[in-house]
Amino acid sequence: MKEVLLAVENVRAYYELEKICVKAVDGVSFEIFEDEVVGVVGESGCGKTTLSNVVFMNIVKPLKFVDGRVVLKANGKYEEISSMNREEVRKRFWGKEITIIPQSAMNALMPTIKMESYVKHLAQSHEIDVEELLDKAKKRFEEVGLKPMWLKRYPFELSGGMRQRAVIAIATILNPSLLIADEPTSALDVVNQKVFLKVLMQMKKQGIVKSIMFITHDIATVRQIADRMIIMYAGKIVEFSKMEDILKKPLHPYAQVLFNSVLTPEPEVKKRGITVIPGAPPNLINPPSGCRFHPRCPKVMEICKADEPPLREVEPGRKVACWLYMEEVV
Ligand SMILES: Nc1ncnc2c1ncn2[C@@H]1O[C@H](COP(=O)(O)OP(=O)(O)OP(=O)(O)O)[C@@H](O)[C@H]1O
Repeated sequence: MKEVLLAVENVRAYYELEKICVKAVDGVSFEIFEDEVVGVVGESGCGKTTLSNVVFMNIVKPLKFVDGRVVLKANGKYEEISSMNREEVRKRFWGKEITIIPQSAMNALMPTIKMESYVKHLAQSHEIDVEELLDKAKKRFEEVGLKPMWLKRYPFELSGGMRQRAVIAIATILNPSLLIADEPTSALDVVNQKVFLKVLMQMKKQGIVKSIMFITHDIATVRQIADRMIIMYAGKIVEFSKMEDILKKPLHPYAQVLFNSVLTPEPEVKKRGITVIPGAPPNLINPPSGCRFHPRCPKVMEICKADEPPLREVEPGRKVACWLYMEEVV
C-alpha cells in the first residue's frame, strides 16, 4: 500500500481584487502518493498554475487561500502546511521537502546572476555550508548532463534546454520528496523536451525526488510519464484516474472531448477521431451554475444546470464529477 505524500482537501483559493474575485481553485481535493507522477491537464486559465502555488503554499496577494487543507508528509510526519504562513513553509519545507519549477523558469533567471549564485543563495537561506552545496551542485549538474563549469556562467550563455536542466538541477539539490513542474517543457524544442523528460524520470528512478506533479496543457507529453492524471476544468477537478484508464476510456464529457482534440499514438484514441470543444472556457469571476462544463457539454441534462456534481469514485480508482455517473440520476 502506497503512502500519501501530499493531500489537498477541499481547497479554495481565489484572486481577490478590488471589485472582483476570480475563483481559480474552487473546492479541489486529491492526493499524491509516494513514488508516482501525477499529471495535471486542462485548458489555459483553468487554474493549473494557481493549484501549483497552492500545493507549494506560495500564496501571494491578490491570491488568497480561502478554505481547505494542504497536508505534506515531511520527515515521516504529516504537516498541515496550509495552517502555516508562507515564511514558515519557505524556511521549513521549500527545497528540502517540496520544490517547484515555475512556468517559464528558464527565462526567469536573471541574466546578470551566475548560476552558482543561485546555489549560494540556497545555502544561505537554509544555513548550509556553501562549499558543501556547491559540490553537490557540481554532481547534480553532471547527473543532468551538464558540465560543472556551467555553474560559473551566466544564464544567457546556456541554451534553452541547458538552462531548463540547470533549473531542475538546482531545484533538486536538497533531494525534495515532491517536485512540482509547471509547464516545464512547453518552451523547449522536441529534442530538448525528450531530454528533459528523461532527466526528470531518472531523478525519480534514482530517488532524488519521490513524486512529481507535472502540470501541462500538452496531453501528448504527460501521457509518456504520468501514472495518474487530474483533469481540471474552470477551477475544479472533473476527473482523476489512472493514465491508462483515461486513455482507454475517458469518463467525463470534457475529458472525452479533450482527449479527442489531441493526436496521440494510442489506437483507442486514434479510433475515436479528432473533435473540437465547442464554445469557450468560462469566466471564473462568475462561473456557470451547476456543472461548470454544462454550457459546452454534448451530454448536458437538466440537473447539470442547477446542481454541482461532486467528485466521486465511480469505478475502483476512478473519480469523476459528472451526473451521468451518479446513482441519484440514472
Ligand atoms: N494575479 C492574478 N490576478 C487575478 N487573476 C489571476 C491572476 N493570476 C491568474 N488569474 C486568473 O486565475 C485563473 C486561473 O489562472 P491560472 O494561471 O492558474 O490558469 P492555468 O490553467 O495555469 O493557465 P495557463 O495554462 O494559461 O498557465 C484565470 O482566470 C486567470 O486569469
